[in-house]
Amino acid sequence: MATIHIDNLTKRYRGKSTPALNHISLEIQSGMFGLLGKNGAGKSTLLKILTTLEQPTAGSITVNGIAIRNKAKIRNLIGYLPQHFGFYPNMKVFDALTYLAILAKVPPRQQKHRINQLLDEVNLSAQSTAKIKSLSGGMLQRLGIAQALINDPQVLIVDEPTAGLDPEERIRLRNLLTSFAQNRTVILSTHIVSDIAATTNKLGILNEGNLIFHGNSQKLIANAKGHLFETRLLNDQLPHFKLNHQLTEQISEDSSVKIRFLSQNPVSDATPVLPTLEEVYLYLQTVHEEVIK
Ligand SMILES: Nc1ncnc2c1ncn2[C@@H]1O[C@H](COP(=O)(O)OP(=O)(O)OP(=O)(O)O)[C@@H](O)[C@H]1O
Repeated sequence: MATIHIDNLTKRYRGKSTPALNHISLEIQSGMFGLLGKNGAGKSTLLKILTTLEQPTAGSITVNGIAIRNKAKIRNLIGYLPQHFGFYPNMKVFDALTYLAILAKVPPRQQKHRINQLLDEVNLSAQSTAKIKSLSGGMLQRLGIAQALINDPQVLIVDEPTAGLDPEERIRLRNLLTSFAQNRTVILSTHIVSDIAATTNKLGILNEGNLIFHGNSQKLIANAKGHLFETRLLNDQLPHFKLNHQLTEQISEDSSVKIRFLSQNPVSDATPVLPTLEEVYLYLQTVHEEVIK
């Protein structure tokens, strides 16, 4: 089981005035860890540094005590499915994995067994001789996970794996990741809150390069308790209300509308309600963006 220590990590890209990562400190234990943040939050940058594809500007990361500057050792410990991953479209599934197994230095005598085992695990055995260009989006992502696991790494890192998938494939992929997290450390990076809610209780939230939350979902929900309200307005009251409040839900019912909204202070004629994970996520981002304005 792998433990990842991230200590005071900063990344500045050349020509950018704000850092992509700003003094991030985090410990990730075995099991599934969700890394949540909107586009541009710094998720991919953190994952690229972890997988040794980018260099940090300052700070350090260790995986099981090994510093990430030891690239070869770290790459043996980590399997990675990047956000944009391409296979040769005319290659067959089994042949593509064989090619990657050779690159990953899987011993020749173990390659066939390893690939068949992985295809079985990601439910692609029936596609073994299919050409990659014939696979669906969900199948391609499962193949991406198989390639990331080719040398049986202790850590699996997946960057936005459910983007563009239909609900059935999204759920299938999430369940697959959960099963791989039983005996590994899995980092799932996403901007989709339900991906995290359905797979793990341990998460970190990045916003504009800052880690604005780290802990479990109970602690996260406690953060926004007392800041989420529900009420009903007449349709013509809504535009004015929207000028001063951030709505998280809006359901039209004839001449009125039922709304849920965020507020720092209690609001008369509105009932406090328990926030969902998605609403807390919005709340934390709003608070953080107010602070740095
Ligand atoms: N190679 C690069 N050169 C310059 N700036 C970069 C580079 N890669 C990322 N950035 C910038 O760093 C910030 C963080 O980007 P990053 O891709 O890590 O975010 P993200 O949370 O993964 O978002 P997305 O899901 O959109 O990729 C953004 O402002 C982005 O424009």
